[in-house]
Amino acid sequence: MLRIQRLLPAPLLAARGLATSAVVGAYTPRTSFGVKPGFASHERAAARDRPAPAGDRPSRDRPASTRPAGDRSKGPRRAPSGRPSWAERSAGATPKTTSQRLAAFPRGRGARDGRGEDKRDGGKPRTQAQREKPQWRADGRGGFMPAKRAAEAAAAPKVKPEYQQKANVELARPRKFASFGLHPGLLTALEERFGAKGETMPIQSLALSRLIDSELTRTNGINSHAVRAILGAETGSGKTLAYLLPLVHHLKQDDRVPSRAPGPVAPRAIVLQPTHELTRQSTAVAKGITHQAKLTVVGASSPGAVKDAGEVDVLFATGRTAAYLLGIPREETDTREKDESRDKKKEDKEIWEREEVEKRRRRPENDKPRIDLSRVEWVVIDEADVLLGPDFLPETAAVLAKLRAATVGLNILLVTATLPPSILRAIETDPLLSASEFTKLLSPGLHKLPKALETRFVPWSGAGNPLADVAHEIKRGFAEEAQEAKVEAYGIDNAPKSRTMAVVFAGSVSKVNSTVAKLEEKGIPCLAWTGESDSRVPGYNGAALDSFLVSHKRSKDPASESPAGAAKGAPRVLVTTSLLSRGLDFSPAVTTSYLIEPPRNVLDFVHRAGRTGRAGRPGRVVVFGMSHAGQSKYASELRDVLGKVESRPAVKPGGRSWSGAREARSRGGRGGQDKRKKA
Ligand SMILES: Nc1ncnc2c1ncn2[C@@H]1O[C@H](COP(=O)(O)OP(=O)(O)OP(=O)(O)O)[C@@H](O)[C@H]1O
Repeated sequence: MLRIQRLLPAPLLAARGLATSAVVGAYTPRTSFGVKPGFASHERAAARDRPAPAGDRPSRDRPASTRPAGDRSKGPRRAPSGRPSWAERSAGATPKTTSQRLAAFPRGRGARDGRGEDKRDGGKPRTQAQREKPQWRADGRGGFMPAKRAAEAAAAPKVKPEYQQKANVELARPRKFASFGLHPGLLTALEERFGAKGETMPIQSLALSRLIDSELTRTNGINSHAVRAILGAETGSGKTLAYLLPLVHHLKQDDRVPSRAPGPVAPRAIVLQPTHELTRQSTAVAKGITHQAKLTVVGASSPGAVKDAGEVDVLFATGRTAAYLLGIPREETDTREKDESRDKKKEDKEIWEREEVEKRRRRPENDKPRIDLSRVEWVVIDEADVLLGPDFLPETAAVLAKLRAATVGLNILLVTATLPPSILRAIETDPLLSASEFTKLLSPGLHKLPKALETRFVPWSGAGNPLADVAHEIKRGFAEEAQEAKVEAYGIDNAPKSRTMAVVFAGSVSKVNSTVAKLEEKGIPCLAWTGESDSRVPGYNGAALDSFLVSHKRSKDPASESPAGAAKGAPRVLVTTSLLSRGLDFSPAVTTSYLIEPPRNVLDFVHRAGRTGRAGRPGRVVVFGMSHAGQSKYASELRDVLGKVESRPAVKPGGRSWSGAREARSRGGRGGQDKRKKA
């Protein structure tokens, strides 16, 4: 074991959840010379009679000899001093009482079964001290839990960690919202939003059937042991309501009228998200469904919204904002600055936080907005693949540590479009997340692009500035869509002309700026949106960005969600970075995502591509300069997430249109790409 400990660096041991105590406890501890750290029998007898040195004298509730009189069973005795043994000390989680030590390191040959259980007498207390004190069992994670709770946990029906595909499909069947026993206020709001015929989307069926009134919520008990679940489904599949509906339903079950007294914002549920833009949009969705249920929802996308907000039901905040409100110094959470490019640094700067820092310099410390975690019952980590990924983990972990210190029995939901190893690692290693097992509620489409999304890989033409290719491609895309709209509206007088929109994703702020310059030079008005944009101000998006997003404002007619298209003269193209790729619900009028630089990894690819083709609507993603069959470092993962793929000929002004290429294929031709190869 010593050798294992030496070979594996401590962080790795921790990362693997390989708690040293659990491993050490499974073996009879030996010194490095292979000698058991016990006493020879004559030494034992002498040691029993000898008074322990003053510093080592056992305390009143820690008897010197833990073996009852007359017990002649074999096996190493404990040191009479009552001090923790070498194995206990090296285990980190040092048992404090004799009974804890006995539970972790039972005596006698055959006593250990690898989990610290004493098999000889079924783990029954054998001494008076043991009988009077709570019994402890190793919890398998390097710590201890009361034996009674361990027995209850063992007896409780086990929740299947992951559904079989077949069961999943059945549970994920779309159903009426009313069939899940949701709070009546929620049902009214859902009917207003989706109409009387509205039905759940698959991940919502899965979440509602498992999180409203089920084995999971009953046996684990909302208020006894926490509900822990991962909701995983592809982008645009309705995950926002999948977590919000169970959350609001449970908050209403135990309805508490919040005090109106001003004070630090004190939420019952916190939803952590990666960006302010997403926070604003999700706050609007939550307000839209809770106006009947009468819950207080606030979004911390501006300091004014949370200042002296007092008791609220749901708080939406970015991880960084939550860290700021909790008074965690920026330096503790910001590891990015060291590793990443200047552009990335700039992109990630949160404007209102900077302004806050400025303001704080000018006003007393206790005047800044603060957060009170004592009422928190639920935590949702939305976009968990991003927030628990390397870029955001420091601030997320810092917030989770504060939550762990301030609350007991938290219900935790992780919501994600992909399930990368970083999430599983965080679940194993984070002290709060690793405290109990997560039930995985995963849709079969997890880690795949939405089915309705068409993917096209377009090589550069190689002629001149590549951004000219992008401009050409965008114009051609718009022209084609206008043509299709015309055909659809054929015969209808004054049919509205479709003014579809597009979003272009670049890898850096400077690339965004150069792209906008080139597109505008080519006659395509654009909106640039990065962390550095002047238009990105605290508290609101502004009309220009809002025109690209689904509006969740309640006053709006649901019909307004139909793809109205861009207003005349308004920009039809949004050029941005990953900032707007995470979770934002883009308007159905945004039909195409252009990826003009290879995303850093497959996770970024999925998030950027997933801004179109949402909620089952058709959409397109056009990827420049890379191929699904290529040698990129994540090519094989990419092939996994892609559905149908169409390769395109190099972009040539005046070349054949996409539909032309499609027609050629349907006539039996093989498309421009292959013809090029033949040539
Ligand atoms: N039951 C439903 N019926 C019809 N539309 C729905 C339903 N539930 C959600 N939607 C719509 O689906 C769209 C996508 O939902 P949402 O933004 O929650 O997706 P998501 O899975 O969170 O996406 P992402 O992974 O990008 O964050 C929204 O416009 C939402 O209004």
